[in-house]
Amino acid sequence: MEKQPRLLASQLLLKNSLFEVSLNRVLLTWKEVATKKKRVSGGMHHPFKVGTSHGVSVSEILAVRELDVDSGTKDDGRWQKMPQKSTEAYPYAFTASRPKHLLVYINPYGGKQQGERIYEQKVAPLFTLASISTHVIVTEHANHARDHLRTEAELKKYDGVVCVGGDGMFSEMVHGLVSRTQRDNGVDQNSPEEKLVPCTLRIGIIPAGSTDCICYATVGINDPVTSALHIIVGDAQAMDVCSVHHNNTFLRYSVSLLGYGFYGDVLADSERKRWMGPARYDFSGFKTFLTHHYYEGTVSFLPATDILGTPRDKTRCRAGCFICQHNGQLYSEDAPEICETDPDVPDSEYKGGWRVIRGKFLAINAASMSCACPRSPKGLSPAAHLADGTTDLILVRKCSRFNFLRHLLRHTSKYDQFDMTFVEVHRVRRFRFTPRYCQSDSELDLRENGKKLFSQICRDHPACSCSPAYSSWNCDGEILPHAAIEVGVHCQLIKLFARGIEEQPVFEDLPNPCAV
Ligand SMILES: Nc1ncnc2c1ncn2[C@@H]1O[C@H](COP(=O)(O)OP(=O)(O)OP(=O)(O)O)[C@@H](O)[C@H]1O
Ligand SMILES: CCCCCCCCCCCCC/C=C/[C@@H](O)[C@H](CO)NC(=O)CCCCC
Ligand SMILES: [Ca+2]
Repeated sequence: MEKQPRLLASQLLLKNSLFEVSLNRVLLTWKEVATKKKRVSGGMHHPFKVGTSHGVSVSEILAVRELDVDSGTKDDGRWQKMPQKSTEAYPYAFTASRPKHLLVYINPYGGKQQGERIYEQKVAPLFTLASISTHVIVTEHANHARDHLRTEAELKKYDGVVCVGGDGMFSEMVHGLVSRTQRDNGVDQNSPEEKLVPCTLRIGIIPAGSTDCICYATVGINDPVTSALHIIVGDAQAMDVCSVHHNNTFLRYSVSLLGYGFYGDVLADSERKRWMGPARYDFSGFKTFLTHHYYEGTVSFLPATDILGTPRDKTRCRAGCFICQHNGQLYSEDAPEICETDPDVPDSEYKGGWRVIRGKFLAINAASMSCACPRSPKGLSPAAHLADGTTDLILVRKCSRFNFLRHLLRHTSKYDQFDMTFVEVHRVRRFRFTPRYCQSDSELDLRENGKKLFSQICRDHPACSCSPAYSSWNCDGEILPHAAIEVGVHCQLIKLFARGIEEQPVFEDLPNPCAV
């Protein structure tokens, strides 16, 4: 027999209204039972109707304050300050998963350069209210947070790390924590086949960047207060991480977008226009769209065949996602990664479970999550999952400007961006890209010096308006130095203080239990 939850019940007088209050391990509920003097005029409604029950889940209560009934303070209906000694005892008595000590990194230059203000005004007061102690570091240069996490930070002292900034700052957290965890466990990051050790500390994101795609796709909104609340109540959302290698050398990790062609070119151009703030992406996006460059190369990938879900599903990855739970389970049981071979596609072939596609591409995008962001609320791959151990590989072949515009615009509407003849999408566990023309070291040096390289195609056809031989990879907003890369997905390698996107249930067709 299941035990009944124990119940505490009492009556509370607040602002001349009497409430019956009850508390069990799961729920705090209150119901107004009598009103001495009911307000009727004055525009504002009384918040509670007599007889209506209200409730809040215990796991979502931020803090509890005890009023000193004997101190003689007049109860004017407002919350009152509680003696210091008691605040230390209560707030995290609710659940064990709440953080008590956090290490916070603020990028003062991310997005609209509001990171410090957002933290001080909106987040720090909530952390104080919840009795969370913080050690705050305002970064002084790029990679400051990454290097501090990787080498110096006394991680044992903390229950989580928090970044105030955009996707770039989040990426610093991931690199710092993942590298530190591998080093501590003797894992060699340079080996593409190596199974990486998951990080134990959770990462919180207070959005203050330009795209904030990680925050948007894990919480559903880029709002600092909402994110702070997810941190305080100790939510946990697992997330996949892709490792990117070149010739058995580790380059970077990616959690959102790995994009070659269009998104690589947008990023390369926009980096030179950081002074424009978030608008740089619109400017560079438009410019890159007009240049309409395509790139030749070979994409090989290992399709994820042993999983639930496809990139064309209508269902979405939401809080408590069944597919992430199912596929995460499969992954931990080391399911075989052999694909069925039934290719009937021109210029493609199968080799040992790998599929190989050669072509001219306007864009090659790998989305490990939806990449939903304010620019595209459904994202680059709307049905991608946060923690299923796969990435959605989207190949956009050479097509007319008009068709490419149609494809791009569909990211902002209800129409399916994959339902176009020149677009294909595959859910994969690993992939490789090799540009058609090999990159020499001198070409790599030139690229790093920011010079535009045009390929043999141009040398062969001097009169045409040819595409350069190489684009750059946009790796979560950072440019990679190599065009030839190998990518593997590491299922649920990190955890965030988030719970996935919560969707409001739609009650349209159901009788409303509150309606009289
Ligand atoms: N103190 C600093 N000075 C200069 N650069 C910094 C500093 N701290 C962090 N950075 C770097 O700034 C870059 C951008 O930061 P961030 O991600 O916060 O904002 P963003 O680029 O505007 O937003 P998004 O990544 O969402 O587009 C990151 O790559 C980060 O490494
Ligand atoms: C002409 C109409 C065009 C409409 C196109 C809308 C399509 C928008 C899709 C947006 C996908 C963003 C993916 C996120 C990538 C982040 O890891 C990265 C770092 O913050 N941001 C960018 O690279 C910034 C990328 C900005 C791209 C515009
Ligand atoms: Ca995924």
